[in-house]
Amino acid sequence: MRITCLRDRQRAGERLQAIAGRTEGGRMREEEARVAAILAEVRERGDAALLDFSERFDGLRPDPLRVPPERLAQAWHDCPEPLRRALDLAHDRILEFHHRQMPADLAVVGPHGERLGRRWRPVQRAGIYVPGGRASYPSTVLMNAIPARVAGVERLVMVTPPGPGGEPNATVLAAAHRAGVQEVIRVGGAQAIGALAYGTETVPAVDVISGPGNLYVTLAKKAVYGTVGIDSLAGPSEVLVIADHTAIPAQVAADLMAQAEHDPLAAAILITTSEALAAAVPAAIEAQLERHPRAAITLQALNDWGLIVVCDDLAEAAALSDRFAPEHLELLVEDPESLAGRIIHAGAIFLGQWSPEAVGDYLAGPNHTLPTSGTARFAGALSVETFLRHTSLIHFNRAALEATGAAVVTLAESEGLHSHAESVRQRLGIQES
Ligand SMILES: NC(=O)c1ccc[n+]([C@@H]2O[C@H](COP(=O)([O-])OP(=O)(O)OC[C@H]3O[C@@H](n4cnc5c(N)ncnc54)[C@H](O)[C@@H]3O)[C@@H](O)[C@H]2O)c1
Ligand SMILES: N[C@H](CO)Cc1c[nH]c[nH+]1
Ligand SMILES: [Zn+2]
Repeated sequence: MRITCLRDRQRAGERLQAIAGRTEGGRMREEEARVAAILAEVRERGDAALLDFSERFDGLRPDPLRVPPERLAQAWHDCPEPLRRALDLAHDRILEFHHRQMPADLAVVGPHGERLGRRWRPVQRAGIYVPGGRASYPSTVLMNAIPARVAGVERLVMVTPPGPGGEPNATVLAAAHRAGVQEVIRVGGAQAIGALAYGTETVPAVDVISGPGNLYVTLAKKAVYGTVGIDSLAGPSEVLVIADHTAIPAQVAADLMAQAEHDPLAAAILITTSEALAAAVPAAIEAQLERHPRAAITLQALNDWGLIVVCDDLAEAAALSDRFAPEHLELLVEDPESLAGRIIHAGAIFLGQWSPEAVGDYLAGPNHTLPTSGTARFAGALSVETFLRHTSLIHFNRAALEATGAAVVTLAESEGLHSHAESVRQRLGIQES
């Protein structure tokens, strides 16, 4: 393993930016073009294109595309008891947290008795993407379906790649049953995102697509945004650990590897004030890589997108972290609360030794679908609001229009918009001056 270690702040900042940009830029233009071609074919040829692309990328034609609904109940029934209990625990904790996110409508009475408001309504149709290429993600079913259900979405459609035998992973189907998903389509990759955006004979077009995925899924979500809403660009996973002398090397190593094992494009970064920790972590990683079932993926991610930075103090560490805007930020330091207060950009922050990122992946409660590749600068975790839209309400009475109408006319005339002004004059019986 050859993880880069830097001490120079400038070089560290540049390298962090390059890692954040690993899913864009020159090399990725080709991938963007391939994704655009996949989307265009799905738009034109519907189900036939879904079957062809599944054959090309997943090695089989999942015909019929729709998973029979009774398979979901069966998968739950067949699920081993300890796994069912774990899914139940995760389900209940995620549900409880997301229930609390439900925003309240807003009702304001203005100075002239006019009523102003904002009300929330669910989108009608939502599509959730559950990844399934290099690993299977029952946890992602819960993390996406539960907020959609809490929001009150009428029609929820889940897409997920077919497994090697043609059926999606059995625990993914069991989790779908537990979360109340009724429609599952066995298709993955960019083609699945195209199907949800444009609709095919089998897949309904939806209003919002949520869910994480690999590079192809993420590029496809970016490309269809506008035709359809998306949650965020939740692409190849990342973790940035800020650690001081109190951190334990084997724990830091495991936490870095926990993201690296997702994808060769995953990023794992340690920023530390401790030279001793920086020296000990690579050896701890080597030790844990022995007999690791996902050693090849983990090693490639660490070699390509791993980084250790030694810096002078935690203020510098926080500034470097903000430059990267990580999906997950772990604070393995003496006083994580005060360091968390200094952080501006991060998808999720894990404070202290007892909050390994894996608890957030599975059952802490907050959502594990998080923005990657620097997009945490402007996006946040998937939430109930992903599946809600708010509408403004304006109910003026005569007194309110009389009190404010002259200003509307003045503003409309300043913009040269005659009929805007006239719509007020007509109501108030004002002659044009
Ligand atoms: N950010 C988050 O919140 C979050 C959460 C969970 C997982 N993830 C990420 O999700 C990803 C899951 O990736 P995965 O690969 O395991 O599953 P995936 O379902 O995202 O991708 C698999 C699909 O990709 C398509 N594909 C594979 N190779 C292709 C190619 N060369 N060209 C076009 N399409 C191709 C196939 O159709 C396949 O079905 C990982 O990167 C993981 O880090 C992110
Ligand atoms: N770490 C992933 C988000 O980047 C989520 C996940 C699901 N299962 C395991 N991990
Ligand atoms: Zn994970």
